[in-house]
Amino acid sequence: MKVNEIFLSIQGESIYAGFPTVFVRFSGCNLRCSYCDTAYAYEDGTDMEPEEVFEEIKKHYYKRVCVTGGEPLLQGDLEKLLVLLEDYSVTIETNGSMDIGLFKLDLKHSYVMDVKCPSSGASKEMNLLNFGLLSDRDEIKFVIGGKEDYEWAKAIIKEYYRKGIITFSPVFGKIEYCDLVDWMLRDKLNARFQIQLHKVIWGVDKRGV
Ligand SMILES: C[S@@+](CC[C@H](N)C(=O)[O-])C[C@H]1O[C@@H](n2cnc3c(N)ncnc32)[C@H](O)[C@@H]1O
Ligand SMILES: Nc1nc2[nH]cc(C(=O)O)c2c(=O)[nH]1
Ligand code: SF4
Ligand SMILES: [Mg+2]
Repeated sequence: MKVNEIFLSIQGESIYAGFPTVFVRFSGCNLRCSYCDTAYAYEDGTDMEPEEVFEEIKKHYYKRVCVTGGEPLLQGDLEKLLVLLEDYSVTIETNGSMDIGLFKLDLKHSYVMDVKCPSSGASKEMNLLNFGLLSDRDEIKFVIGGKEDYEWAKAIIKEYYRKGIITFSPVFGKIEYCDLVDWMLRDKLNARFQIQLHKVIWGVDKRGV
């Protein structure tokens, strides 16, 4: 597995925002989203065995893990790591272009699956069959850069949504948060609004948080 960084922080996204969490960030991504805040993980990383990653995770007290990247589903040995993490609550941040049906997740593990909107430049890469594979505990995230993205996301939900928690998150700093909230309430969406908590706490450029 190619690992970019492993660190302890608080979860800044998802329904677990605020909980202390160990992050495993893998290297390499098949997409190049216009707004990506993690371009430093496209190439740089260290080769590690799943057992070695597990040893690093165990150095931290907490039993919540967020597997991210880059794109974690590109890592061939991810399933081995998830088996080692059977006693942990694990969220897997994935970009929506991969087949999430490749392996069955333990009940304590869940996906946070992006559906990339037009302003990302990657919306045509989405594997929309994934909507049929998500469970109630998974999350579907639309990162919104403007009104066009928002309207596109609503249309996708109308056509493909079956299960899971829907979240709308602004591209950080790109749109007025109150505008997105207004649109969501006006349209009576049953969806969460979130901002990236770690950027509020530590700023946009700090790594390892
Ligand atoms: C860096 S990605 C890694 C996981 C996977 N590649 C993906 O895109 O879901 C983790 C999350 O950060 C989000 N993200 C990246 N850059 C962002 C930005 N500038 N503003 C808001 N969210 C951002 C992505 O949309 C994704 O939900
Ligand atoms: N604190 C913190 N929370 C996060 N949740 C998802 C992250 C990610 O980059 O996938 C992330 C991150 O980079 N930092
Ligand atoms: S899929 Fe995730 S890691 Fe890859 S470019 Fe997009 S936001 Fe960045
Ligand atoms: Mg991040």
